[in-house]
Amino acid sequence: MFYYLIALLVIALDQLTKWMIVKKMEYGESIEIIENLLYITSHRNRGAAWGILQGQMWFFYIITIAVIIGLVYYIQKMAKESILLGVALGLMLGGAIGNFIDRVVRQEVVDFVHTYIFSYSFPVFNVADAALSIGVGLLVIHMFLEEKNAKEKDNG
Ligand SMILES: CCC[C@@H]1OC(=O)[C@@H](C)C[C@H](C)CCCCC(=O)CCC[C@@H](CC)/C=C\C=C(/COC)CC[C@@H](O)[C@@H](O)C[C@H](O)CNC1=O
Repeated sequence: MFYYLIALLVIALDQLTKWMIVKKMEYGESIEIIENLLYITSHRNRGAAWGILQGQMWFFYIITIAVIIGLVYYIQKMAKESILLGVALGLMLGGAIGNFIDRVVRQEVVDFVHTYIFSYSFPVFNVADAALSIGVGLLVIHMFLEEKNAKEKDNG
């Protein structure tokens, strides 16, 4: 299905970028892209977002496998209904698998996108995180739209 193609593209882009960072950059090295805004910094994370639960790999395997099973189930079941939902699920599936590969192969996740938002150094992330976050965002938008349509139907 088309939505698995989105997941595959995310995984390919995620693994390609991570491979380049590992091959081309020293750990901790940083390249300025846009001063005080965007840097490429070679970073590793043994935890989840914001480095929580460092090293709890089995917990991450279990959670990620549950997330992947849930996403595949919903893609099979719901995605015919809505393209937005299918794209959101596909992005999240690709992101989850991308980080899962890192956790299994490297026991840590490679991160490199380093942004300063209002001079706050946002946690360094990667393509998989971006796909997951965008997917979560699209899912929320889809739910709001569903809610709105349902209300309009009720009002007749
Ligand atoms: C994005 C989910 C994190 C990703 O979850 C995954 O893999 C999933 C599939 C498996 C996890 C074990 C379970 C999810 C925990 C949920 C969570 O954590 C709350 C997330 C909130 C999120 C909104 C959705 C905000 C934003 C985060 C960040 C910025 O993202 C653009 C910071 C990323 C940096 O801390 C970076 O070092 C993280 C590192 O790459 C490992 N990544 C993960 O664990």
